[in-house]
This record gives sequence, C-alpha cells and structure tokens, in this order.
Amino acid sequence: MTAIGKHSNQMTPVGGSEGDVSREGGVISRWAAHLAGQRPVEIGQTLPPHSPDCAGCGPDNPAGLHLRAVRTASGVEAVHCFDEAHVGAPGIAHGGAVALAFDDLFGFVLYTVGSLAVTRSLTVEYRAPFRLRQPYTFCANVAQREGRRLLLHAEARDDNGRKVGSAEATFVVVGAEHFAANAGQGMSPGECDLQMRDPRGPSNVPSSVAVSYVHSQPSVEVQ
Ligand SMILES: CCCCCCCCCCCC(=O)SCCNC(=O)CCNC(=O)[C@H](O)C(C)(C)COP(=O)(O)OP(=O)(O)OC[C@H]1O[C@@H](n2cnc3c(N)ncnc32)[C@H](O)[C@@H]1OP(=O)(O)O
Repeated sequence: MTAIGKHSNQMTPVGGSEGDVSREGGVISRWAAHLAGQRPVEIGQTLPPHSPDCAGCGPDNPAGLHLRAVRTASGVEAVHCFDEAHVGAPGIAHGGAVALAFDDLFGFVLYTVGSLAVTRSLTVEYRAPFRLRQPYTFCANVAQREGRRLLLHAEARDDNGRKVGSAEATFVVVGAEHFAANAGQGMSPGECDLQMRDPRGPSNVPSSVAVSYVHSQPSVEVQ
C-alpha cells in the first residue's frame, strides 16, 4: 500500500489503527499527532473514528450510524446500510441521518488534509430515497481549499452505480483548542429537561427550522 507523504498535495498527516481512541483528551492528542505528521495514513486503510461516541462513526454510540471509512486515492469512502434506527418515512432513511452520514464522511476527509476543521455549512441533495438495508457507497474529497475554508464534495451511489445523493460543505480550519474548549462543557444526562422548559406545548409545531453553525454551539432558528 502507498503511504501518503507529509508533503504530498492534500494528502498530509494522519492515520492510526482502527479503535485506537480513548476519551476526549486522548482524541485531541491523537489528532495533534496526526497534524504533526507522526502517523502516515495509507490508501486502503480503515480510518479511526473521530471519537468513541461520535454519532457518525463512534463504536460506543448506540444511536450512531457506526460508519466505517477507508482512505482512497482521491479522498475517503464508506459503504453504509441505514436500518430501522434511522428510519424516516417507512422503509426510507431519515434525511437527517443521510446528512449525518455526509457530514461525518467530510470529517474523515480531514485525515487527508492535515488540518482540524469543523462544519460551517452543509448542503445535501436527495436525488432518490435511501432505502433501509441497501448498501450505499459514499465518497468524499476536498474540492478546493481557500485559506481557512475547505470546500468539500461527496456523493452516494447505490449498487447499480446510480447517484442517490450528493453533498457540498464548507469546513473552517480550527486549532485543537477549539475542541479542548468545548470538551465536557455540555450538561450531564438528566440536567436538560426540555419538556419542563417548552411553554408552547406539543401542538405548536414549527413550520421550518434553520440550523446555523456560526457559533461553537449551533443555534437553531424556528420559523
Ligand atoms: C480533536 C477532535 C477532532 C475531531 C475531528 C473533527 C470531527 C468532525 C465531525 C464532523 C463535522 C462536525 O460535526 S463539526 C460540528 C458542527 N460544527 C460546528 O460546531 C461549528 C460551529 N461554528 C464555529 O465554531 C465557528 O463558526 C467556526 C469555527 C466554524 C468559524 O468561526 P471563526 O473562527 O470565527 O471564523 P469566521 O471568521 O466566521 O470564518 C472563517 C472563514 O470562513 C469563511 N466562511 C464562513 N462561513 C462560510 C461559508 N458558509 N461559506 C464560505 N466561507 C465561509 C469566512 O469568510 C472566513 O474566511 P476568511 O476571512 O478566513 O477568508
């Protein structure tokens, strides 16, 4: 297999064996090692999850997708079957779960970039339903880099090679301190009781919801 050199175009640092992760502090230090170029990644290598509890790829998250991504010559790839845990309309994967798959795959592209970054915007095009228990091949790569902005592209195809979905994202490069600053800052389980705080009651259903990634804790605007 070909090692991706530290100085090759868009193919810098990274690597680590699958499952080589610990909790928050370990995750951050592992990424720091990637950025220092101490762990080259090879084409064909299964990439380690972002964290054990990551909703996209963490093996310890019971509600997660459990994506497994592999380094390819042009970026990263993951073959995934959605199941009942992520159903929307009967028999079809929830659009949010599909967006999660794309966003997480973009997170894996960072292994080929050599920089930490976070999602600033994400656009998903749903060309056909993602059926449950059907394998879909997701591919993602860096389309362009402009300063701190990474413009990322991805698509998903079914077993017949038909394009079922595609996504574009802007990720913004951040330092490891971005993650260190937010680690452990959330509420503990049981502390956040939304039912107690929501005065609108169950009948007040919002007509649309826009998600903005402008601050470290995404804000949600109900319209
Ligand atoms: C250790 C664990 C590892 C973990 C490894 C990573 C795991 C990835 C997991 C999957 C991905 C995720 O879920 S990430 C989680 C979801 N995302 C987030 O929580 C991000 C929340 N947002 C933020 O924290 C912030 O908005 C940042 C960091 C993204 C940016 O804030 P900032 O640093 O103040 O930067 P800002 O000036 O606003 O923008 C930076 C540059 O980007 C440009 N820019 C901003 N928005 C856009 C846009 N939509 N399209 C084009 N360009 C844009 C600006 O013009 C500017 O360009 P110029 O003037 O520089 O030219």
